[in-house]
Amino acid sequence: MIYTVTFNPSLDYIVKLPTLELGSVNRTAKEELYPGGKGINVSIVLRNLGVESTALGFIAGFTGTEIQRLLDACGCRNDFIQVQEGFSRINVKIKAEQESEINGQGPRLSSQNLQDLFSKLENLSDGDGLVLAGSIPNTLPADIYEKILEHLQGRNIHAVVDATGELLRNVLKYRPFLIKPNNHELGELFGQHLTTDEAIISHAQKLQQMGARNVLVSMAGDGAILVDEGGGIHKRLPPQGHVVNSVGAGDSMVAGFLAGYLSSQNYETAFQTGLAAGSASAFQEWLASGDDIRALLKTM
Ligand SMILES: Nc1ncnc2c1ncn2[C@@H]1O[C@H](COP(=O)(O)OP(=O)(O)O)[C@@H](O)[C@H]1O
Ligand SMILES: O=P(O)(O)OC[C@H]1O[C@](O)(COP(=O)(O)O)[C@@H](O)[C@@H]1O
Repeated sequence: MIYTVTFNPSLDYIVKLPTLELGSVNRTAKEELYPGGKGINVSIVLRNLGVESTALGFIAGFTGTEIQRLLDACGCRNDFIQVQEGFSRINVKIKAEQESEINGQGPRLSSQNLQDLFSKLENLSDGDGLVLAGSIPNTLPADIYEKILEHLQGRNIHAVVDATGELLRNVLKYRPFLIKPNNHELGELFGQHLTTDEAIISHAQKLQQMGARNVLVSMAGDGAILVDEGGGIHKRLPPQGHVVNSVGAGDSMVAGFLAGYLSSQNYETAFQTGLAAGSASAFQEWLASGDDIRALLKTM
């Protein structure tokens, strides 16, 4: 079984308008509401690709209830911890001349809430996958992902971490199966701006030396590079298409990679499925269906 953990789930409120005028009343041309948060997105795309997972994390208030209802409606198994105070955040994604995002803070988690999560993680056993994805509420310490992997050490859990900065750096010593920084996040880890494939590959290899097994570097419209644990280097441009909404493209890529690897145990297949899933979601209003992803994969 694959478990995803989203510390800070969201309702993603996507508003479209031709132009955004700061300081004025703006009216939308179209709006949509989706369940969001990186682990949740991974769970939804895994489900779309026929791979079962359980979405774990924390929800609160009326927005939390709606996140759970939307996940249930799309057949996505979940086992969230209910936080008693506050409400799950609403992340606003503005699609005007440019794409802008306002991501909320989310509810404050108590030490009891964290203990409840660790209790749920006791269910993980040999060979299970654990996806830790997204930011954590700013009231939590930056070593929380590290604490989780430390707790699970020795159980042969395949960990996937999609996070940035210290949150990511701190987990490398636990030998995560996969990490997926984008090219900017990879550069930020080293205080550099990486502009060539060679620089991206050599810095991805540095993360392997620090412990990561497979490093998948996404590069939005420029595709992705995978440095696999056998030393293989995979690089591809994305398939052709028209970008509609790139929110969730990175999460879709993680799900596609996992689904591709589970079905083939082959890193090139995993890489291609990840790339197709990322782009298929970027070419849709929301996250891609299994059919969208398979159709795009055939064009590659
Ligand atoms: N503009 C785009 N055109 C085609 N594919 C895209 C585009 N943006 C994202 N993707 C696909 O989604 C993947 C992840 O996107 P990226 O923006 O790098 O992730 P993140 O959201 O984590 O920063 C890319 O590697 C690519 O396959
Ligand atoms: O946890 P964070 O970093 O605030 O990000 C949350 C946001 O990221 C998303 O999961 C999308 O992530 P990606 O575009 O990186 O795939 C949204 O659904 C959500 O609003």
